Amino acid sequence: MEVRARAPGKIILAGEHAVVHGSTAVAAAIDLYTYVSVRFPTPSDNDDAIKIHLKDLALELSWPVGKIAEVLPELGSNAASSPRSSSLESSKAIASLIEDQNIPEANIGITSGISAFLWLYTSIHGNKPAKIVVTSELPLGSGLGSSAAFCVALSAALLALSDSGKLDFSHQGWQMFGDTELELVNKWAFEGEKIIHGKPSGIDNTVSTYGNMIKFRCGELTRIKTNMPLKMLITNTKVGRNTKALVASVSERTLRHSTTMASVFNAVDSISNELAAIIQSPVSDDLAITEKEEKIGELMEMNQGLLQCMGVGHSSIETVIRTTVKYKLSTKLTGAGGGGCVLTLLPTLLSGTVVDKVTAELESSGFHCLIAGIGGRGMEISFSGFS
Ligand SMILES: Nc1ncnc2c1ncn2[C@@H]1O[C@H](COP(=O)(O)OP(=O)(O)O)[C@@H](O)[C@H]1O
Ligand SMILES: C[C@@](O)(CCOP(=O)(O)O)CC(=O)O
Ligand SMILES: [Mg+2]
Repeated sequence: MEVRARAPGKIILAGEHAVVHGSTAVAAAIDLYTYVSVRFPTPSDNDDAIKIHLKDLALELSWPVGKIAEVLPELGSNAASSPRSSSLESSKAIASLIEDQNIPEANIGITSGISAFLWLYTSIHGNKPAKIVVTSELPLGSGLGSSAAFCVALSAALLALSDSGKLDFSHQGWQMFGDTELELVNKWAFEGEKIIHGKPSGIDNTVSTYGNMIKFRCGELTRIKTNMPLKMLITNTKVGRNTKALVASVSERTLRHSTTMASVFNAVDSISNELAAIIQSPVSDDLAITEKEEKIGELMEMNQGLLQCMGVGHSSIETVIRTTVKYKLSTKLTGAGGGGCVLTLLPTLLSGTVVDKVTAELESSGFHCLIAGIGGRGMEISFSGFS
């Protein structure tokens, strides 16, 4: 049997980092996806290994099922319906399984993703042989939630092949899970994110699972309904960074300056709530849209200032801000910061010529610009098209 799942990346419009400390954040799915295919070999394939092929990185890893059973203490088939965290013992065993693979130094960042894979796979399917293929349209480690999209797509594909997946196998094309299954996917993906991020808020896996635009606080999501056309230019500074390290650095600053940081997080909470209220309020005409866009731009700038206070800025982000401000456009980082991707609000009445000019100027600084669809579909599953 074989299945393919896809899960979207995301942008955070307001509230990254502060959301880890209990503030509200606003996020939206984008139409760039990570795809995960899972196939169990037939007995005639005579294949006794768990294999993962990361196509974009041209990396193929393989573990004999006997080796997995030997080192992993918590092999859990029939555990699919109760997501759990990796124990210290399992984490050590997984680290030893990865060490044996001699991953090239250039791809060493992928280790946490592979750890998450081994935890999710073995928790849901034990040491059953399988071939997993992963591709992604998302840049990895750039703030667009590739880690969550990977964990969500992986969890979805694995659960679809477990007893917990109550799906129509004859359905052609992409189909959605029901609410109970979506909740389970989200919980497993959160366990994967914990392995990659250390202390995730859960916003990335939640928006990747459910799609749309959401307000998120302390594990609770509220769907944002809007008829406002929001357009963002996403600039990838191509400066590599690591969410786990940045989240940890904000927590350290919070320990050093707890009262002050509480005020910063409080201010971010207000920004996110105001932003969500503006986006949700009905739009009547162009004038109303322009007024709203001005307010959203201002809130983005305020949020950027507070992210700076948290210590997650970067000179490349400053360069994007300096460039876009010349065109009177508002910009903030998205995701963990420290480089990565930056959002610039493109007002509805902004001419295409200005968009072209600002894009050309940003790209001449070595950045990569893109405009993605915002607020689209969450994770989906398909039983055709396995390659
Ligand atoms: N397609 C993928 N295959 C394997 N691992 C992945 C994949 N996408 C993301 N990851 C893991 O997630 C890490 C990046 O996550 P993170 O630092 O949170 O940045 P972001 O989520 O913004 O892309 C990668 O270094 C890797 O460990
Ligand atoms: C910084 C944070 O708010 C978002 C991280 O997003 P990303 O991994 O940089 O795409 C962390 C989190 O909410 O778990
Ligand atoms: Mg991430």
